[in-house]
Amino acid sequence: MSAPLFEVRAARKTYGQLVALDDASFRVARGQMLAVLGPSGAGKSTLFRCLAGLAPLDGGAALLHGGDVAHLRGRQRRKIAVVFQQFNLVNRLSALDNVLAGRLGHVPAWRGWLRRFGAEDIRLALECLDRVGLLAHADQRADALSGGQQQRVAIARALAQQPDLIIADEPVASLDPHTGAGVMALLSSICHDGEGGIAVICSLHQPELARRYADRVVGLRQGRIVLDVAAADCADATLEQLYGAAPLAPAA
Ligand SMILES: Nc1ncnc2c1ncn2[C@@H]1O[C@H](COP(=O)(O)OP(=O)(O)OP(=O)(O)O)[C@@H](O)[C@H]1O
Repeated sequence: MSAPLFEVRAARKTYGQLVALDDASFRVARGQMLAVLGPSGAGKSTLFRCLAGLAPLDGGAALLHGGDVAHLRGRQRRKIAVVFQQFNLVNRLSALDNVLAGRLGHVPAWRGWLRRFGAEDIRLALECLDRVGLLAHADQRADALSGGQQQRVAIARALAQQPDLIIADEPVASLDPHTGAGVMALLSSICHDGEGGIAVICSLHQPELARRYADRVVGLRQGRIVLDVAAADCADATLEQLYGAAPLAPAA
């Protein structure tokens, strides 16, 4: 059997005595959107920081195409793109320049430092802006865009990396419900519209968005995966258990 696009295998992360991630395992297939749900303190951000390479796991591994992401360097590392809750754009730069930042690592370092991107990189960045519906705003400063537009620029920057996997940590937490649903629809279409089989892993505090846009739902509670189901099978009662006091058996 071929390796899944992405796999988290027995991931463990501790902060002193606190076990924030405990034997967490799940898989994500090409073209699949996986939502990670769980109450505050369940370990979602910890998981995403580790998957994004911002913190090391203390045990287990995250594997991209079967290779440990902890060992990825350069271009291979850029096969995982990250979208943050707070967008993380450079305010004084234009939307286009922010998207071009996704090409850093694809061009020689000196070109990146001087912000001298080639015509091909600029064409790709414009295509990515077009993909998120913001081509007309290419020259606009990031801080002159609305929150929803800024998150779309951040997604365009992620696409400019030409990733296999996009990790989005609470990408709609700073947006109003309507704008947030638009961003989720965009992430879902990137996953599902046959654009080279990108997978998306996205943490959310809104189960209804997970059920509407994701293919699978993984539930974390106290650092353990207690739910791993098709989004269509994620019943209200199951979600109540995930967020409530009743115990859930660890997912098989
Ligand atoms: N840097 C840290 N040092 C010590 N403990 C931490 C650190 N970061 C997180 N924790 C603890 O790890 C546990 C998991 O936190 P985490 O932020 O991953 O949860 P979360 O599911 O993302 O919560 P939220 O939904 O509120 O953002 C919590 O008990 C938290 O207090």
